[in-house]
Amino acid sequence: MAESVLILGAGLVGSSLGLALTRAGYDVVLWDIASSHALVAAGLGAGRVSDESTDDPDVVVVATPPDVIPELVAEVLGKFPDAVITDVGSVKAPILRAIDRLAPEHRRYVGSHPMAGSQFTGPLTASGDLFRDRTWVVTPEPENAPEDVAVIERLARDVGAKVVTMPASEHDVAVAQVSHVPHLMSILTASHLREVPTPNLQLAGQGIRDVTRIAGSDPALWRQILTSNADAVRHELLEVAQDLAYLIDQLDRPDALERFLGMGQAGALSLVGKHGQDPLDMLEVTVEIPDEPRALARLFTDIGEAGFNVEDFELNHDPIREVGYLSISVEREMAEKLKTKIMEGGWQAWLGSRK
Ligand SMILES: NC(=O)c1ccc[n+]([C@@H]2O[C@H](COP(=O)([O-])OP(=O)(O)OC[C@H]3O[C@@H](n4cnc5c(N)ncnc54)[C@H](O)[C@@H]3O)[C@@H](O)[C@H]2O)c1
Ligand SMILES: O=C(O)C(=O)C[C@]1(C(=O)O)C=C[C@@H](O)C=C1
Repeated sequence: MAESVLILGAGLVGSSLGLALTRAGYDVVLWDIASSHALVAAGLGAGRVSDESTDDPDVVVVATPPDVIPELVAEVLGKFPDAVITDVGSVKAPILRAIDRLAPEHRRYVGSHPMAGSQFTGPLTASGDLFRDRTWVVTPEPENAPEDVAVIERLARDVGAKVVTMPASEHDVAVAQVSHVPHLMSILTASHLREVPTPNLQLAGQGIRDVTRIAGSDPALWRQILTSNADAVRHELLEVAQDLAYLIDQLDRPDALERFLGMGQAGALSLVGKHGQDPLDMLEVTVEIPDEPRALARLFTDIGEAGFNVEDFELNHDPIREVGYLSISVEREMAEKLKTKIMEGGWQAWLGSRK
């Protein structure tokens, strides 16, 4: 018999999980306070709609907005005495504290959080590939049985995610840094656009769209996320406020400004590598691309024929020298070999980003 999973909340994350688990061979049952969401998700292939009376899940995943997660976890702990319970909420310690109050015996609850989503909500925006190659954080407590933790870790791996285990409080600090404050930076940029006259908005290119994508997210959901992680978010925001004040002062000091911009570039490069992969495991090989017809296609053919898998790449252009630079991210131990192979093909290449 396939392992059966009950998903409470068939929105973006719940329906995506339903699609991915169904594909992985799980028997998925869906329930949502908005019955149309469960119906739509089921119609997309994310599982079947729960009729409540016959539910007997091995695992329950609570995928609702954070404010209602504790009460639902407490309810299913009582209702399904043999099931392992998890949730996908974007904060972990406040949820755990609330569950502690509502259901003091909660050994079968193992918190978790997939670091994958989008600015959209609801089942129609779900994707069965949402969790592929993304990090899924599991936040076990000492009282959890190791076999229950293993059930949730396996579920995350079965949908293609890479599991990272850490205590709930450390998780909340980390997501303030890599998710919650970046979200607010996007909101700041986007809300500032209200001051921009409409004719000027017509000049908007890709840059502003890249920076503001996540500002389109549901304000009610993010209000819940941010208020429950307010201390950690405030701490990071105060540091950003100091940086902003410093930046304003440096605008007439070109050298200091360039150093500051370099710090931003270094920060962005610290994220290289696939989602969930340690950036230290990746290295860039940069290749100069002459301004010749089909040069780039020829380079990719050479790389492919040499048997290398390109994990990620970035193309930059030097308008003065009229050459391009292709920076290829590969696993650290492959980098030297790739560089040698590329150079054997007559290309100029070096380790690291652009000269
Ligand atoms: N959106 C993201 O990028 C993202 C990523 C990772 C984790 N999360 C977390 O996942 C959870 C769900 O977020 P989402 O983006 O899928 O939101 P969503 O709005 O798309 O889905 C939430 C679903 O929960 C349902 N719901 C609300 N109250 C309910 C209740 N009491 N009982 C049953 N169903 C109820 C809603 O009807 C909706 O279908 C949140 O806790 C969020 O913090 C979100
Ligand atoms: O990619 C996005 O749209 C997201 O914002 C997803 C994102 C993130 O910050 O990475 C947002 C909140 C979740 O808790 C987890 C993932």
